[in-house]
Amino acid sequence: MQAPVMSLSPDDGDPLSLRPPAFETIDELRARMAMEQRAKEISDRIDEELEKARVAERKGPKPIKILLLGQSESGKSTTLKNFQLMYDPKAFRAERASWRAVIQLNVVQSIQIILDAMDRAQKYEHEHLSAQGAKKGPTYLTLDLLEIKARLAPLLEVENTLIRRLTGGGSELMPTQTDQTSRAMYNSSKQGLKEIAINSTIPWKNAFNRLIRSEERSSFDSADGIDWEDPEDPWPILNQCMKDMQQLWDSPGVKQLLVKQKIKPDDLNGYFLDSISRVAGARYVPTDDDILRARLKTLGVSEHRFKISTSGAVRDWKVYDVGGHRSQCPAWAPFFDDMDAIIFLAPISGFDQTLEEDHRINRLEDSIKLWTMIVTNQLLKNTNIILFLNKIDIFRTKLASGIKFKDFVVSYAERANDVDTATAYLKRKFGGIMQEASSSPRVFYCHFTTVTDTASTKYILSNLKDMLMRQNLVKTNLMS
Ligand SMILES: Nc1nc2c(ncn2[C@@H]2O[C@H](COP(=O)(O)OP(=O)(O)OP(=O)(O)O)[C@@H](O)[C@H]2O)c(=O)[nH]1
Ligand SMILES: [Mg+2]
Repeated sequence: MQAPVMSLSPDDGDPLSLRPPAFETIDELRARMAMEQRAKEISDRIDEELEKARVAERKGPKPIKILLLGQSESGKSTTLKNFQLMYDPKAFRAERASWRAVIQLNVVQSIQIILDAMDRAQKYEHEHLSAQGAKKGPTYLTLDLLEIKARLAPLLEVENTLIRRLTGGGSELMPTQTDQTSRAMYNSSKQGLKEIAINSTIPWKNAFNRLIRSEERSSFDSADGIDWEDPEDPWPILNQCMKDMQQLWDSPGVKQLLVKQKIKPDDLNGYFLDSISRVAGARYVPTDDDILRARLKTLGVSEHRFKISTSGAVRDWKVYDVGGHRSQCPAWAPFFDDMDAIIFLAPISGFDQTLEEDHRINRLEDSIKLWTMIVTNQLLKNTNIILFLNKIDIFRTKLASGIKFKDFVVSYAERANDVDTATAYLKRKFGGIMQEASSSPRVFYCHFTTVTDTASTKYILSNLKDMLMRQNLVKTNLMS
């Protein structure tokens, strides 16, 4: 006679400690004991392998470690993506499906910023005009634009769906702004935008693996990891809204409105808005460049491992990416110890912007403060510090458009408002702070970078790799 089957419900306490069934035949007892024996053997084998790996790690040369530092949006994660593209392209490309969702969200949120600006203008004009009793229609907002705005209403739902999927699911995971320990957070300060951040201590794919369903599905494109028949993919709605989004972005009225409301091009992801027909087109697969442009705020610190070879020697590398939001800075210090190099990113294009987390603080001034903090830190006095004066492309465009550097940097005085003079000034400023902070001469490594440009960044990172490998070799030889 078969014994009654016991089923474990989730409420039965620890589901991992399987209690023997209350009624068990001899055969069942033998089968269970054999199964337990097999499970123990597997577990022992795993322990052995782990121990072997630990011993091998202790015996082998120490990995080369790099820490990426800088304020939020300085380009740390983008620099990390360059590392991944250079030294682990397979893994980088396997994440395309996840980045595709981030890009869709970047597009929808940029459009949402425009729609919110239109809302504000509508309200203002309504109140203003009705106060005067005027019957005139809105000035910036033509009837055409208002119709487009109404047709784009479904994007709000797309935004919510994408946020829910990217942050891992149900509403119980919907984080609060202040909950730094949660896996994600929203920042509602950026023009009302619910910017999401994924906690880097959660392996990156875990946040997105719901997007990758089953490799057996016929619709699954294994090269890109995109499930083309995923019913939750917002692609059909984006495609349906494509022309309206394009018209909105191209409209001179909207451009004037953005200027009037002081919404800067940096607040919108113009790169994707300029490519809307591609991004919202059929079977859109992000290019490497698209992935580098995708914006996802980092929370916490994440470690990324690479195997990198130079002249036949293969070494383990660890690159650490941190969140640059002010609330995240206390998490940096424990990583200062034992780093071979720090890449410090200062986004110089931020000279006319303020911090998202505190609108009283100028972004460039904040970068200079952080830089001072890093170069004066005693734990880092022997660490290579490499400065990336980043976003030089945006810096160039801003100066060319007539924005005056001296209006934001008083000490720049009457120097010429051109890129060469301004960048030379910045290099001297940052270099001077480092020399002043050092009791003995210290090499000042400084590059003007656009880390979204893979070709120039590859060149810089590969020189950095050679330098660190050489230094490491000398150190190892001296010690042996
Ligand atoms: N145009 C331009 N955009 C850049 C450059 N570097 C980074 N970006 C963009 O700036 C945005 C922010 O870059 P991230 O690398 O996410 O910044 P981060 O320092 O990791 O920011 P946190 O995670 O918030 O600390 C992304 O959309 C990037 O594509 C650059 O040199 N030029
Ligand atoms: Mg980041």
